[in-house]
Parts: sequence; C-alpha cells; structure tokens
Amino acid sequence: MAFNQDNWLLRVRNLTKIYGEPNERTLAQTGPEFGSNICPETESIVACADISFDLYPGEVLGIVGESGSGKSTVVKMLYFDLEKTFGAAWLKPYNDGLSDILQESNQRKRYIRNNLMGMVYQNPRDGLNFGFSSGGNIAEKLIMAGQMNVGNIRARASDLLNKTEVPVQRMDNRPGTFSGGMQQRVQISKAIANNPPLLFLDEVTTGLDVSVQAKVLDLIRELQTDLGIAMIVVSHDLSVIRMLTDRVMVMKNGRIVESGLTDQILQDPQHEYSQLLVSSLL
Ligand SMILES: Nc1ncnc2c1ncn2[C@@H]1O[C@H](COP(=O)(O)OP(=O)(O)OP(=O)(O)O)[C@@H](O)[C@H]1O
Repeated sequence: MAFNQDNWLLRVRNLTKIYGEPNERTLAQTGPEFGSNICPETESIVACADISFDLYPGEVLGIVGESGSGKSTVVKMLYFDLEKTFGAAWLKPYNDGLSDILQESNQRKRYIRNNLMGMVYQNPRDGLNFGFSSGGNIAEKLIMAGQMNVGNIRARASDLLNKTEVPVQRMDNRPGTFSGGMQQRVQISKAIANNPPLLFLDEVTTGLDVSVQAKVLDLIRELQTDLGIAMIVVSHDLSVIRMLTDRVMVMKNGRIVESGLTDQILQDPQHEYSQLLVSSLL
C-alpha cells in the first residue's frame, strides 16, 4: 500500500522516556551499541529515546523487539498512560495536527483518548473494568465520548460484540466469567467503540493459546480491512508482526535499530539484531 507523505495521521518526533536522573552523557552512553539502556554514570534507565515516525491513515505499523526494548513505553506515552521525558506528537484529527498532543492539558488528553484513540492491552484487566458487564464496558467508553441515549448505546454495544464474535446474550455478564480470548474480544470492542482513527495494540495475543491467538489476529485483520483504522501493533513476536503490519520498527535497548516495510525487513534484514529476530522465525 502506498501512502501520501503529506497525509500523515500521527507524527511523532524524538519521543524519549528516561527514568531516574540522567546527565548530559546518558543518551550517548546507552543503546544497542552498548548493549544496555542503563547509564553507567547515573544508573538512569533510557526506556526509549529518539523515536520518530509518521503513521498514515489506515496504515498498520509494528514495533518489534525483545522484552525491555522499550516498545510498550512508546505506545503508553502516545496514549497518555506515561509522561514523556522529551519529544512531541501531533494527531491530524485533533486541531488539524497543529497542537503537540503531549503538551495538552489532562482534560484535552482525556478528550483525545476517548474520541480519537483506542487501546488494547496485553492484560484485559488493564483495559476493562471487571466490575462492569461486557456491554457496560463498551457503554462506559461511549458515555465518556458524550453519548447519552441508552437505546443507542445498547444497540452499538450489541453490534460491536457481534462484530467481534462475542455471544451477544453474554452482554450482561462480567468479563471475569469469560475465557481469555473472549476478554480480548471485549477489550477490542471497547477500544473501537467510538470509531477511532487510531488503535494501539500492546502484545494483545501474548498469553493466549495458539489457536485462540490465531482467531484474535484474524479478527484484528478483518477489523482493519473493514474499518480502515490505523494501528500501532506492539509485539515481541515477529509472526504477529508479519501477519498484521505494513511497516515495522525494530527496537533494541530503547532505540530503533531498523525500520521499513515489513516484507522487506523480513526478506532482507540489515541490522544484526533484525537478522537474529528473522532467523528465529525460520
Ligand atoms: N517505572 C519504571 N522505572 C524504571 N524503569 C522502567 C520502568 N518502567 C519500565 N522501565 C524500563 O524501561 C525499559 C523499557 O520497558 P518497556 O516495558 O517499554 O519494554 P517492552 O519492550 O515493552 O518490554 P515488555 O514487552 O517486557 O514490556 C525496560 O528496561 C524497563 O525495565
């Protein structure tokens, strides 16, 4: 798929998260060439640094890398779960892409999250309220975006559960009574309830049985084709990245070591670490 360069949906520049108290040499002393994200002088941790990319409407971008490479930190900052240390991000549907969303007030950030973004976490407990029914969880997201009509909300919830193949008769049951795969489907329903242009998926199939994983991945692919939502897919699993994404960024020790079209990187990885990842797929 070709994307028009001027027509970005999300623009991210130099996104960086450092824990602890860095000094001016911290960034220069951490990263893949040092095999570590810990500053030897200050012991501050560079969870990720200098992350820059553009995402286009309807595009699926993968972030792949080993545990601790900084993948989740990137999406958590963009979804406002974590504060950035440095960097900026712009979202086209918000103020025509003119405002750095990371600098906005908490109230504006809530608006952006509720109306323009969705997030599916690895652990359904992070994305769902287990005290509410599955329908109630979807309703919560719709209400936060200003919908008030109970009939409409219920109709939308049952439509979404249908779409994600959760039995609609279980709409009034709590997610705690569902299987792991079904909990992820409810989480996906909730995340897309407001038709967001942008969806974050953070290791959403990790921890599920292989056959259940395949069904959840199929569902995500179908939704992407039907709804054309742009997605950022975080996974340590290159087979998930291969199945879902158009483009991929490979991360190691908090930095992007390689990025490009997924097919190209899978066929001809340039960085030593990407080569290692790809060879583990074979
Ligand atoms: N609160 C924290 N304090 C200090 N360091 C942290 C904190 N949270 C995360 N880190 C560190 O930041 C780095 C990146 O973490 P992150 O969770 O983004 O990695 P990841 O690639 O998503 O891995 P995983 O899939 O295991 O979560 C890791 O080295 C981690 O130990």
